[in-house]
Amino acid sequence: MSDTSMPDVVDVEAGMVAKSSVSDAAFFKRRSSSDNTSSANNVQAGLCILMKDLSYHVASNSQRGERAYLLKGVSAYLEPGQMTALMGPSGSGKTTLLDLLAGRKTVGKTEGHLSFGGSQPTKQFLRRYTGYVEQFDTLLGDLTVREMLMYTAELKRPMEEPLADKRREVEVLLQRLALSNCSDVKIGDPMSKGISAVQRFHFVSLPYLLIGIALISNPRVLFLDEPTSGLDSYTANEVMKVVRGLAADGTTIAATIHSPTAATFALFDRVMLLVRGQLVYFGPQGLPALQFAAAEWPSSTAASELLELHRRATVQQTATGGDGGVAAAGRVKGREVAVAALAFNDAEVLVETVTEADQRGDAASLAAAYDKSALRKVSGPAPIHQAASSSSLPDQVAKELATRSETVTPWFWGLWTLIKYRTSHNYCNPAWLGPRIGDKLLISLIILTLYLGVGDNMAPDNLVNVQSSLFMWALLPAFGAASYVPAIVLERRLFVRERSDGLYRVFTYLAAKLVEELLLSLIITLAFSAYVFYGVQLQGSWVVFWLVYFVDLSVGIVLAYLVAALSPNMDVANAALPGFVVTLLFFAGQLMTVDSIPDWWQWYSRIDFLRYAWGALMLNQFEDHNVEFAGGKTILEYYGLLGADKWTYVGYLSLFWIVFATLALLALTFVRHQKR
Ligand SMILES: Nc1ncnc2c1ncn2[C@@H]1O[C@H](COP(=O)(O)OP(=O)(O)OP(=O)(O)O)[C@@H](O)[C@H]1O
Repeated sequence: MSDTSMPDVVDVEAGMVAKSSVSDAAFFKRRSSSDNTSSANNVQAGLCILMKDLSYHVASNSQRGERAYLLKGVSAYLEPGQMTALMGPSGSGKTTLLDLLAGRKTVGKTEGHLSFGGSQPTKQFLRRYTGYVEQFDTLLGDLTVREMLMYTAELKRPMEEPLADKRREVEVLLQRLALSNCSDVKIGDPMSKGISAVQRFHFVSLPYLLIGIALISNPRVLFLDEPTSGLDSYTANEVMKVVRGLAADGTTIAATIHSPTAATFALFDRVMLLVRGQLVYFGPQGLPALQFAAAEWPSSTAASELLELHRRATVQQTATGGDGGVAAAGRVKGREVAVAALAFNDAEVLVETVTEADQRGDAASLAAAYDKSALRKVSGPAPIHQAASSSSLPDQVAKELATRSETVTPWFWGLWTLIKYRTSHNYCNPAWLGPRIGDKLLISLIILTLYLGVGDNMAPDNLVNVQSSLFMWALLPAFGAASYVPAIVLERRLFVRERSDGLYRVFTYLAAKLVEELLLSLIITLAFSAYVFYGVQLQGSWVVFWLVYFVDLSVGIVLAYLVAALSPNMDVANAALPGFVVTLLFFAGQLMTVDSIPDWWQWYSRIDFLRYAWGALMLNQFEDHNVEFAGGKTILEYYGLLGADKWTYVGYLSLFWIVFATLALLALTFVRHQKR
């Protein structure tokens, strides 16, 4: 590596190294104040992004022990106010490069030099201050388009900014992105696309909303991964025109794009053409790209032919005073007319040419041709690097680049915002409430009607019934925990995207989920435990009966979160959770008394939270009615509970909550099921 001020290897896991590249000066462009397209948002000035010999490699999944280089020695730059297309055959490394630039890579090693505005950005900067539009629909289906933008604005814009200002920014974005007509349409999800407005939104306006979400914090840099994928050519062009407008405002923009129409391709300023992770062309789009292809790539007949058509069209245009290349091409005679119409898509010709070369195994020679070319000398990063060497960064930008804090807003604001937008909708959603209330309602009614009025009957033959009902009461929350698993597993993609965008910390997310669940659990456990306790005429204190139920349910919830965070998908979680709970049944002391459990299994009995939940309920019921049960032993003696204290058992139960919640937090933070 030429720049000795830079570390040779940047470990992506550890985040971008914050050490400033001393010799790299800032390159920073302010928008002109007279620019009348800038009235939309307070669009921030873009930053120049410089890549020098950038390589990225991961452990190969095809050859053990080998490293797979997904990017090799890429040198280029992205300028403020310009829109750069990342193109190349499928698998050429376009998304990898975009992910790398946006700090989204979670595995692998990066070598070489990458700077934003002349400084190495922290990973936190990339999350907080760059916008990233992914291909996937990672939205909250219960929110409307406007609410989704407000939700993101409240998490991504400074807490101190008045709500009215955030609202105004959202309204500006809605207008600018042509979302005003559907601003109150619920986003929905693939299952609810049947509703016509939602369906229309998904087909037409979804890409605009994804862009809007990335723009809500006025990022200096916008990355878009296949923003037009799945769109018809008209909509694709309209979307890219909006993006073009952002570039005109000074934002630095890079987008991966597969096969743009000629009109869409013409909106870009530059092209980075990748083949097998190597740069084979970096320069202006259009004629210069074709000229380069025709001159430097030996087998690029299509580029030569197209170039000839361009030449003839230009000649004819000049002769007839025509007003456009495409119109002129239409005037080319005979068979050439049809060829011209097809071939005038420069993007297609370029990508097809390199794809064919790649398939012939010529990728390396294309890269070598570019490396040796005159274009590489004038278009490579060196000139702009030098041009920028005397400027310095404004304080605000320097501060942003060096940021170490993961989020713009503090955790308590994140917690409040998640509750405000998500919990308020969930509490009104029968599909969300149903699985959380239904099973508990059903089982509590069964216990009530099955054991009605037998709780005060201390006859030996009734004691079995009563202790069994208490066992079922303790068991239900553990089995019912399955209904809390989807909240984590099905939301994983959204969680990963929002975390990558710097919306909140893992702790904030988990805390919001727990507040949401525990508040509802508090209400339903109070109601259900009251009619069961008094209906069955159980003994002891209702408060203890309720508290055990509530804490037991809370333990079930955090256990479900832990299992969900560890499981790669719903199938694994659905098998793992009930499987684990069944093992607990054997050691809770009811199916087999604790004294009878073999010594080598005693440890498992001690870490079985059901033992403490059921034990506390038994102590509450029988400590004042410790009657004879079997084999000359009292009921508490028989079940090994004599001398135990119900409050100590409730305390142990609470400890399980703390342990499972901590483990769930660690699993959500460190277990990555989506490697990038
Ligand atoms: N661990 C690995 N070992 C070997 N090859 C890998 C590994 N991980 C990813 N790859 C390959 O790296 C290439 C880069 O993928 P990337 O998604 O960046 O390409 P792309 O140009 O964006 O493709 P597309 O246009 O299909 O989205 C792919 O061919 C992928 O198969």
